[in-house]
Amino acid sequence: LSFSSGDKLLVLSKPSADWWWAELRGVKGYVPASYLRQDSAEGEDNSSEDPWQDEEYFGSYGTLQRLHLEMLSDRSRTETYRQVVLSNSASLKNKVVMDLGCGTGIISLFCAQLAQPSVYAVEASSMAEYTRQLVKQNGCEEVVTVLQGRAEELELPEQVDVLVSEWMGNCLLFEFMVESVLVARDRWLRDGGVMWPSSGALTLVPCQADSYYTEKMAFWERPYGLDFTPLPLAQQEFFTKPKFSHLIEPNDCLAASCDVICLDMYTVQVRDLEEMKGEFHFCVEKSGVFHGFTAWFTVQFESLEKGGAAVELDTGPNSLTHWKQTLFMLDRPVSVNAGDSIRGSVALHRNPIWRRHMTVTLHWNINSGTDDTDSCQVGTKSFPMWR
Ligand SMILES: C[S@@+](CC[C@H](N)C(=O)[O-])C[C@H]1O[C@@H](n2cnc3c(N)ncnc32)[C@H](O)[C@@H]1O
Repeated sequence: LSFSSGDKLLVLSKPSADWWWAELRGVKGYVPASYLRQDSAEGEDNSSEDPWQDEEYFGSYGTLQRLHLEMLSDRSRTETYRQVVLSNSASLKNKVVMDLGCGTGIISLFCAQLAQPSVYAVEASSMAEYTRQLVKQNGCEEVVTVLQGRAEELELPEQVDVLVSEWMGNCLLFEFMVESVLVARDRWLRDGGVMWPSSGALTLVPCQADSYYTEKMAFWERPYGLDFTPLPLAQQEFFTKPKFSHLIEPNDCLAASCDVICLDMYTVQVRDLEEMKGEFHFCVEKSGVFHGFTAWFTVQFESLEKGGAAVELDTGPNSLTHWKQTLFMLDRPVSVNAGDSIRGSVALHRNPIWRRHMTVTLHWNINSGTDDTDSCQVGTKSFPMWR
């Protein structure tokens, strides 16, 4: 594994005293042990840290202040779930539903209000206490049973017909709540039961990000009449991690977007989440500056009725959800022309230690469609999200 002085490697195993197996930005390989020093900040103490960081994670969902307010204020997201319940209200009657990670209980309350199934609302954070009150306050306690605990560890008195959850994170998988959903599916969904969402896709597009690039880079060109252009350092600092909450303008897309990873919620297994790979081929539609790739996701909710229309939640450029989009900046912008092609691959490597984190690795080839020299530029970059 090649690495540079100052890199932080994750040592996965120590098969011999001299050579260790390690990972850097999603790439694994052997490293000479004598070249490494244990990071004191990440030292011994970390081995006792919870790889799921549940205290911090469920702590943040235990208050209304930020996350629940942000999620409930996201009307596109919340109305989509309402629409899923509403459009299936006739078939949902008398069904048994699990709302995994119910938070304030909003999806369970939609079920009670619109369809009257029997709902187990499962929530691991201390929000569950408040949710119980909300259920009571809305007169739904006959229909909704709130259970506090991690879904993986809870016992239910029966199998469920529908497993509904809002588990999606940035780039679909970040935070990996999906693992809890898959474990619950295998334990509690009856044969022939329905998953909501039923499928999902991660989508990519090559894009311009002029104002972000200028904001982070142009400043260094000539502040106070001095030359401050250590571009590699600036790029390293500003563009090593993806930018969350990016809002891409449809005009910044250089090509039609492409679904790179698809998830079937009935068949995907927890082990599949360790590494998910996809490929892309974009035909550049207009000349411009290729600054990076923007990613977002969509999920689909199939109908309970045969042949019924599915409902979709789209977090792409034409939507306005709290996820917005995620921007992956190249180290150096590349000029591209209409007719060029950008081919490549994307891989999502789940962090083997920190189970809610992953690294996104992009490889790309840019082939000029017009140039007689038939030039080809190749690039690769890995982005930790966040560890
Ligand atoms: C993205 S929020 C969605 C909350 C709510 N369903 C909504 O749509 O507003 C995810 C919720 O799932 C809970 N959660 C995550 N993993 C869980 C698990 N394994 N068991 C139970 N609850 C979980 C979190 O505490 C959080 O409240």
